[in-house]
Amino acid sequence: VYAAPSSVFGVTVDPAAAADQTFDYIIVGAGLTGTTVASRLSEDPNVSVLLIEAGGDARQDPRVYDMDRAFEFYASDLDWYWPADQGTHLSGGKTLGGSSSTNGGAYTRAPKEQYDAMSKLLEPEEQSLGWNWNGLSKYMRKSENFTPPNATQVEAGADYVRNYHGYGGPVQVSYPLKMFTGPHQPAFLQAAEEVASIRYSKDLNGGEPNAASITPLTMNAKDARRSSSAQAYLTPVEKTRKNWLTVTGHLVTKVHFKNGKLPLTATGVDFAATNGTSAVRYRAKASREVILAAGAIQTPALLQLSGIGDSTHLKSLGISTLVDLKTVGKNFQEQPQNMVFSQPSGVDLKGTGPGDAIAFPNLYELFGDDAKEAAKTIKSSISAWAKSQAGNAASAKALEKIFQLQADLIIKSNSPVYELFFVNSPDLIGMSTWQMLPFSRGSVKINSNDPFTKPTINVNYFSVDFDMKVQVYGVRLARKILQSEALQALVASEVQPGYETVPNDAAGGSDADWEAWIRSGFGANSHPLATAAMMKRSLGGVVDARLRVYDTKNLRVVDASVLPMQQSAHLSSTLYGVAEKAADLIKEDKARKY
Ligand SMILES: Cc1cc2nc3c(=O)[nH]c(=O)nc-3n(C[C@H](O)[C@H](O)[C@H](O)COP(=O)(O)OP(=O)(O)OC[C@H]3O[C@@H](n4cnc5c(N)ncnc54)[C@H](O)[C@@H]3O)c2cc1C
Repeated sequence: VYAAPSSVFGVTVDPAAAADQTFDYIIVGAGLTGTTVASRLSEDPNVSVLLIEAGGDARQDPRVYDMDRAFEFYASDLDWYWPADQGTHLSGGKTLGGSSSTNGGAYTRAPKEQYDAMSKLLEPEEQSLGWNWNGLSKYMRKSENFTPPNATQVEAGADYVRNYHGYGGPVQVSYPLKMFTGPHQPAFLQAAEEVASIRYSKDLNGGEPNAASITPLTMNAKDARRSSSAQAYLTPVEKTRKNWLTVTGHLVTKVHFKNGKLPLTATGVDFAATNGTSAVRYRAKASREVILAAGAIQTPALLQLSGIGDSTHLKSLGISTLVDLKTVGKNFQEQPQNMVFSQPSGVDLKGTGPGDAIAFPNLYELFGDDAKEAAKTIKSSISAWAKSQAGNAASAKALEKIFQLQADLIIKSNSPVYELFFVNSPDLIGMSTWQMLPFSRGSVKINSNDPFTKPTINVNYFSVDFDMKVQVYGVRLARKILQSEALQALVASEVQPGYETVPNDAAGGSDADWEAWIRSGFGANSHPLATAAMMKRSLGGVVDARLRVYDTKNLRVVDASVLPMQQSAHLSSTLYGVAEKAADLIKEDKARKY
């Protein structure tokens, strides 16, 4: 087993540091989850960990640490910027820390019932493993170091519930130092209540986020710098943890296995310079496990490149199938996003942000008088929708079960179905908005056996027509909020879409006009997941409840791919919880097996 010479730990771009070496664990992708798992596993000085990251180390790049500049990441050298269907692109951080180094930083958790639903998709004997609110909220708090709002931030509307938060973890969670202290954010919360009866909540992190609130962000309370997974879990131990090596600038191109016999034993990975200027492939060996944390797009691609996927698809690309696991890359879910905004009236914002006011309406609040009809549509359409999306799932029958659970969350548990994220600047006042729980299912498929070629992404947006209805009611609600009494003094005329594009009538605009506008300009919300879902195999799962890929002994997935369904939340808090829990499962299995 690898004994790291003192010169090769920490972070390096030199492939020679890892080539032909053996590590206990090899982790693919130093994003949110991969860095977390690497850090926890390497707490044991007797194990060695290799973490390989396609992107570079941009921790000192102001586009990364300065959260006011986060928008500069889009389509830049830090962005994977995968082309997707209907003219959209998906963004994801291609840098140390992955998307936690480039995201918006909003820190929220999903409803308790959505975590509990994860267990319902597992085999009966797996349901005691703690994939539920009680089990995961403990780990979400383990990763968190919350700083309560100071007096100025309280004055500006920030509040919290003490026991919702963790205080000893590595991820810094706090409110912006230059938080907007003008009247805008409180007025938005008031408007959400006035227009759609969305109640105010002190704190969205207690498992009941169907509310409007001011939320904290993953940023450092002292200097307002971003707290990415890299800054939280790697930077503090980088110079002392001699059993953890991180190689940046290198793409893992393939996972290797011992022989063709099932269950497969992963023995290591091939990797190559990400910039593709060299054909040289390096190999590193794993004596215990290979852990994929390359995110919801690249993880299924890497599985397919390594021979785990749908045999018909793999054969068409000349790849021999090792595990005929047809749902790798399927069950894919992403949320469509639209922005509605007006010209501000010029009242001083008193701050530069980042903004942190959010409203999460449930079905009844979003649809108002039409809610009964909307609930009826969902109930009576589940079977037809499952049939229409079956090509992107294990089967219509499997998807019907998943949709039933999703419908119950929406109709019975009041899970938020839409997000309105208040956006504020000297030039605009409005909302970035997206639906949270689409029924449309898509896929991620490699289209070449060249690992440098981006996979084909088909989100299949709005392929269930009800998803369009939700989006229409969502953007219309955003307009109504901008027209509310509470915001009147702060808002001038609507800019996007504008009354010429979507004429304003008594209803706030017709469905047809809104739909035409949505289709002309929606984008991806950057919350892709479920492409290697943790579910029982009969439902289309790719990993079991210990996050092991089916028919393998020691290949796990720990990233957004494993979440089986969308969440009514921003994903980072949940994913830190998933990664923390995964690390404990891996440690447990080590104690048991080796
Ligand atoms: C633009 C944007 C805004 C967001 N805003 C928020 C927000 O405000 N709040 C919130 O909670 N969440 C937000 N999210 C979501 C959250 O950041 C992601 O869900 C989360 O980071 C996903 O974690 P992950 O570990 O699955 O993937 P990532 O964090 O994306 O990490 C995957 C890593 O793997 C690397 N990689 C991929 N393929 C390979 C390979 N073959 N070899 C080596 N390395 C590889 C990638 O470069 C990347 O570093 C946002 C995401 C984006 C993209």
